Amino acid sequence: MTTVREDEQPAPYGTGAATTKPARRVRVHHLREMKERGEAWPMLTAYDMYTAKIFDQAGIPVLLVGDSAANNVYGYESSLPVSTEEMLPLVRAVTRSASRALVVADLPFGSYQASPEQALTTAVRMMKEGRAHAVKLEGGSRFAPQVEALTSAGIPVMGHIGFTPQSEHGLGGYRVQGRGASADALVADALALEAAGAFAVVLEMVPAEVAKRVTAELAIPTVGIGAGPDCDAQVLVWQDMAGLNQGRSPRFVKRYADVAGVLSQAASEFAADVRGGSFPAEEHSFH
Ligand SMILES: Nc1nc(=O)c2c([nH]1)NC[C@@H]1CN(c3ccc(C(=O)N[C@@H](CCC(=O)O)C(=O)O)cc3)CN21
Ligand SMILES: CC(C)C(=O)C(=O)O
Ligand SMILES: [Mg+2]
Repeated sequence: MTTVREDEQPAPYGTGAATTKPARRVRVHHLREMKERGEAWPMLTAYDMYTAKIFDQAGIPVLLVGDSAANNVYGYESSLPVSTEEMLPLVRAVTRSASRALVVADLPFGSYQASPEQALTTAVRMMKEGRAHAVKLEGGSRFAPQVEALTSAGIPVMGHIGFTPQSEHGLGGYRVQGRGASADALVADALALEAAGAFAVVLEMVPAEVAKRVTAELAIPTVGIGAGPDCDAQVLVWQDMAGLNQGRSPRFVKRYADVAGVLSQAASEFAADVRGGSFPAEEHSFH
């Protein structure tokens, strides 16, 4: 039996041609180095094998198994209901499938807020059972003890501030955060996460000017979603980016494809072929 070692697989970046150059795993220090060089980087969510492979090979350096799986995989109305048990198989599928990307697992609502101990228990499961390379949690300076507990245990942590969907009800809906006088608090939260050891911080629905200020004040990368062009990185939910989600999109979404249209067309043609008797044809049959 021939086994292909991870470091012998073709590099997903560049020409796509097979190469002897090892495809090295993206590490958190690479992300900070990209910030230092002023190179913006993309991040996408992924929840399964095909998307993980496709995005990995397209050169997306960081894949997020978001708790947005709640509404984009499981069909819940928000991200609040999803559990660690529901997240783990998705995390495992993505880490099994991405040979280059750094895979970040979102900690679901209720799985880390109670204490640093609870956060560590959940994060360890994401690393051991999900084989994640890092975890992400929502919240600012109040969650610095959680971030410290995880980083002390050797688990890289991505922060997430601004509009934090798990606090939708506390924040009073889907609203831009950090406008006016609350900008200083947002900057303080970002600095507290960096001081606690976070390797990056997501800024969601934050005025572009405030995100620019946070990005300038932090040594670690900022990852924007509805946070303007001056963040070090940008993230989108893949079903929004690829047009699988046909619902009303938030303002920060740009659609790069019409996957819903492609799939709908394919399913309609298949149905018509079956109904009309033109599928399966001779070439699809065994004798
Ligand atoms: N498909 C999908 N995309 C996401 O970006 C996403 C999820 N799901 N699920 C988890 C959270 C929820 N997020 C959301 C969801 C909705 C809005 C939204 O409706 N925004 C409006 C209102 C903004 C305002 O009132 O100021 C917008 O137009 O941007 C924003 C973020 C981001 N995350
Ligand atoms: C939108 C991103 C940042 C996220 O947290 C998620 O997909 O769950
Ligand atoms: Mg999330």
